Amino acid sequence: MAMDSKNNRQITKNKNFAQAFGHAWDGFCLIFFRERNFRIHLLGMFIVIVVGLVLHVDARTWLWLLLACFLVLSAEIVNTLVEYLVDLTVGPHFDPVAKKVKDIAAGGVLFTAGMALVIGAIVLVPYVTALLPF
Ligand SMILES: Nc1ncnc2c1ncn2[C@@H]1O[C@H](COP(=O)(O)OP(=O)(O)OP(=O)(O)O)[C@@H](O)[C@H]1O
Repeated sequence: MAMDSKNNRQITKNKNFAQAFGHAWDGFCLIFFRERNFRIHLLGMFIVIVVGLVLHVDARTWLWLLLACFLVLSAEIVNTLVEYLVDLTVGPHFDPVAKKVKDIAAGGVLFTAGMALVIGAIVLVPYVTALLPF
C-alpha cells in the first residue's frame, strides 16, 4: 500500500501521478479487504474465467462474460461508495432515508448480478449443449 497516502492528512490535490495512484490503490485495497461481497464477486469472475477456458469460448463470448463480470464489480464499488457516503452524512443513527438509499444501492447490485447471470446463460448454453451426447 502507498505509504505516502497513509502518513499525512492531505486534503489538497495530488502532487503527481504516483501520489494519485497511491490513493487509488488505497481505495482498491479498502474495497478488497473490507467488502466481503466484492471478494465473492471476484471469486465468481474467476469461476467464469475458468469455465470460459474449459469451454474454449470465442472472443465475442469472452467480451460478454467479462463485461457482465465488470458490471457486477462496478455496481459493488458504487454500493460501497454509497454506504460510506451515507455513513459520512448520517453517522451511527437510524434514518429511514439512509435505509432507502443503502437498500437501493444493494438492490442495484442484485439487479446487475441477475442480469449477468442471464447474459452468462445466453452465451454459454450453446457451448454446454454442444457437449451433450444427444
Ligand atoms: N444509518 C442507517 N439508517 C437506516 N438503516 C441503515 C443505516 N445503516 C444501515 N442500514 C440498513 O442496514 C443495511 C446494511 O447496512 P450496510 O449497507 O451499511 O451494511 P453492509 O453489510 O456493508 O451491506 P452490503 O451487504 O450491501 O454491503 C442497509 O441496507 C440498511 O437497510
